[in-house]
Amino acid sequence: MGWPGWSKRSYEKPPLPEDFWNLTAERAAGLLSAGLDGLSDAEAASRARRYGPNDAAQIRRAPLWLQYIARFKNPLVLILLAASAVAAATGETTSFVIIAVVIILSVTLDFVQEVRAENAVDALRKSVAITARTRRRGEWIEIPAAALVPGDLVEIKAGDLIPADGLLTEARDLYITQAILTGEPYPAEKRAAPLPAPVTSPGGADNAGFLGTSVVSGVGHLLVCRTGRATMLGGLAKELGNRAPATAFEGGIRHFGLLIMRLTALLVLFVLLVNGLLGRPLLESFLFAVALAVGLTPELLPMVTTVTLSHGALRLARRRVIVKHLPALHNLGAMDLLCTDKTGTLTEAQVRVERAVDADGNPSARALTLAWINSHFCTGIRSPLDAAILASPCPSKPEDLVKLDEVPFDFERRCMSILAMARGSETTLFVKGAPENVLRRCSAVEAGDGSARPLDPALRTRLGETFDKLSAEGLRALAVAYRPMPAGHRAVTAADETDLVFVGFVAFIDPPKQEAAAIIRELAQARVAVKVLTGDNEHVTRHLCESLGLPMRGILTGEEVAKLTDEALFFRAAETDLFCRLSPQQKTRVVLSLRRAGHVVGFLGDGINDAPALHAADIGISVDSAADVAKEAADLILLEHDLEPVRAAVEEGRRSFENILKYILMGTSSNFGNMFSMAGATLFLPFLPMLPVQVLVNNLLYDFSELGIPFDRVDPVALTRPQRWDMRFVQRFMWVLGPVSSLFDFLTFFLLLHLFGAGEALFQTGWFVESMLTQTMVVLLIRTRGNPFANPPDPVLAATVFAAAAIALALPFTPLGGWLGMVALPAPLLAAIAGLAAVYFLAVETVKRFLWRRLALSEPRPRRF
Ligand SMILES: Nc1ncnc2c1ncn2[C@@H]1O[C@H](COP(=O)(O)OP(=O)(O)OP(=O)(O)O)[C@@H](O)[C@H]1O
Ligand SMILES: [Mg+2]
Repeated sequence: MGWPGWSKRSYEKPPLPEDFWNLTAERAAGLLSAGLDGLSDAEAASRARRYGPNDAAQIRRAPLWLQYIARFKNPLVLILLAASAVAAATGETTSFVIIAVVIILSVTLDFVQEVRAENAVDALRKSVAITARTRRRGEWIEIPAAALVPGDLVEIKAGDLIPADGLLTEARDLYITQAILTGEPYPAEKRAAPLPAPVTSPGGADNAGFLGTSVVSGVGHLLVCRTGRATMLGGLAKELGNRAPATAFEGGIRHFGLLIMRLTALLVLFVLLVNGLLGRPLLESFLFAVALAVGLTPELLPMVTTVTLSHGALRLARRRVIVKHLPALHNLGAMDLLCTDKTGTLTEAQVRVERAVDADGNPSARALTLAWINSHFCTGIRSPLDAAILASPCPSKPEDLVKLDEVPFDFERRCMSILAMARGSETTLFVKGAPENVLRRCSAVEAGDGSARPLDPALRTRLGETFDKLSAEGLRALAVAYRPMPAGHRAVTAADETDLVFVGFVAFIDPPKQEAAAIIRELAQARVAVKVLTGDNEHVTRHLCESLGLPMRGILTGEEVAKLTDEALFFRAAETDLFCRLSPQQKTRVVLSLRRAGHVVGFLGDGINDAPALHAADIGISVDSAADVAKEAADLILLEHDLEPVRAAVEEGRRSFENILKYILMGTSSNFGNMFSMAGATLFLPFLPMLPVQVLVNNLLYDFSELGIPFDRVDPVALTRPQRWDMRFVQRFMWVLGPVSSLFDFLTFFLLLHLFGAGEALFQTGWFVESMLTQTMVVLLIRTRGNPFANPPDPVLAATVFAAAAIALALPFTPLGGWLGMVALPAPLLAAIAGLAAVYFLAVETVKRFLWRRLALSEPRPRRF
């Protein structure tokens, strides 16, 4: 675990007033001692030191040595050190030295593992970090957005997240959504001109862009004025605290930690009380009790969790998936429903124009020309459809057309318009968009000879038929229309998109991705159902699914979703696999509704329109080439837009879950049983069952034996279904296996006392060896749900387990053992311990299988497939 905010070194604030948007860009640049042409590298570096990184959360890590020291802040460790120091003062230096060494060893072990894991994951995360196009030493270069400093000049365009707070020095058709700051859902138009009158809030600052807001359309240049924590969003992040909500698994682990803590407190109090009543030496009893507490604490849990997850993340990186947020792997392991978009996932995303037709379905060069004009002048979000139009030859490229204005595309209107003027001052609005949306705005149709006839109901039906025919062929279609505008008209809004003259359809082909079907079937077998959520229309989507052979049940369109209450949607969504013509908000609604039904929902998408749903899902999955907003909202970034890496990621999530669960089950069963017996033994023994230092060494060795768990193989069966945290199961495991372990401990006690007549040292040594052997070997049993020989452990784990056991066996025969108060064990005793251990293993194995079988039987049936 890091220590966020441990060092609170504060950075300077740029020399600008709070309401910097009331300045002109030139004045702000002057105050920042920067020109309007960017910075030099040296200047940028010195500013980075002065103003800090451009990171709103700014969870800075303390230097390594400080982080290391901070590990000793654990109260148990402190109590232990203090108590042993007191012991040292009274002459028991040995135990103090041993305790100190053991503590340093275990903290170091933990620390090194965790830091290495964290560094590896940080490097991965950086590889998909958001970048900004910045002017440095007079050139435009791409740098990580985190490296921006006040005075930098950055280029922004549709789909970008604004990378810092700043003033616009240039803006063309620039629309920015500032909902994250102002709550206002509609984009604001921004200009590179001083405000007519000063405003107090950033909401009214039409000449400024703010970190975290997103560009809907247009392009611009931004003079960076404030970065990182000094930004508006940085201020909010400070107020809100910047912790991601805990996953169900994290919550479960916390719950588990509390349970253990309560048990520990009880046990410690019990030991203290008994020892006090029996009049034992106070300091030693106290040390023993604290050592017990240390033994019980699952202190490796944070390390095991981090190392397991980062190991999973590294394995995934090899499959070209980057985990941005480690705990998301938990959710991935629990995911039972994947919502995905269509383009790129189910199709090859190689969109090209197949043909352009007029109202009657005859080839139309004019429709393609108009579409080309529209795409050519578009500065907003360029969709693959635009790219396809521009890639196909334009039948008659207009030479002297001048663009006047643009109404950018949005996913509610589903169309976009360009206002342009030809030489003869003839001004036209060129519109293209989803057929239903464009046709609704048309009142006439252009005939082959260029004349317009009114769009009567009969004609409307014909157009509908032409469109249906295209869709039935699996072609996506855009409608193209225009509107003659009065000369002198220079600006347009969405309200001008009316009274249009329909010209034709441009039809696109995007070949289905054949592998997708097989992967969806594999996902279904692994009990992850797939639903398609798209903004495209139902005919094309259904055609696509049919051609892939996907058994999709039910279909809901955005129009239908809009009419459903949340409750109705809750039921309808469960039985629907295809959702078409959804707006971004509707995608979110569907995701939330599915989550409400108890599913752990993943959402895969790459567009600006997918960002809200990516946020709403349990796991947001996006691709490296996606719009910034989508990438930012995602927990997982695919380097290739495909389903196969998602399948691999699901498996990795389940693997991580299983390995962490192993550690927890081991801790709760054998370890807990041991400490429990230890506490019980103080009741009837005339001496301590184990010396405090022995308890600590025992615990250290046990921890060591478990170091290999994060790398361990898991049972194939664990990968076949979603993994959910089940506290009841963990508790049952504990209450059944713990006592089994204690039973054998008490048998050992009996053996030692009555058969071998053991005195204090022999008893403690004998039990040290027995408990170490059983605990470490049980690691090998519990690590699998079935026969441990059928699924052998990872070599690393096998090595750590056998090494720990061997050290425990050898220790009593070494000088170090003598130092720890141990004596050599006679051969018959060793044999007896071995025999007892063998029976114990059989018992644990039987009980373990019984518990897992019970769980499998009691598991709720999956809802689908
Ligand atoms: N550049 C554009 N110009 C005009 N209309 C467009 C443009 N881009 C998209 N549309 C219309 O908006 C609809 C929804 O967009 P799109 O298909 O990209 O949604 P989506 O939900 O991202 O789909 P997918 O699931 O395939 O990723 C399209 O079917 C099309 O009709
Ligand atoms: Mg999309």
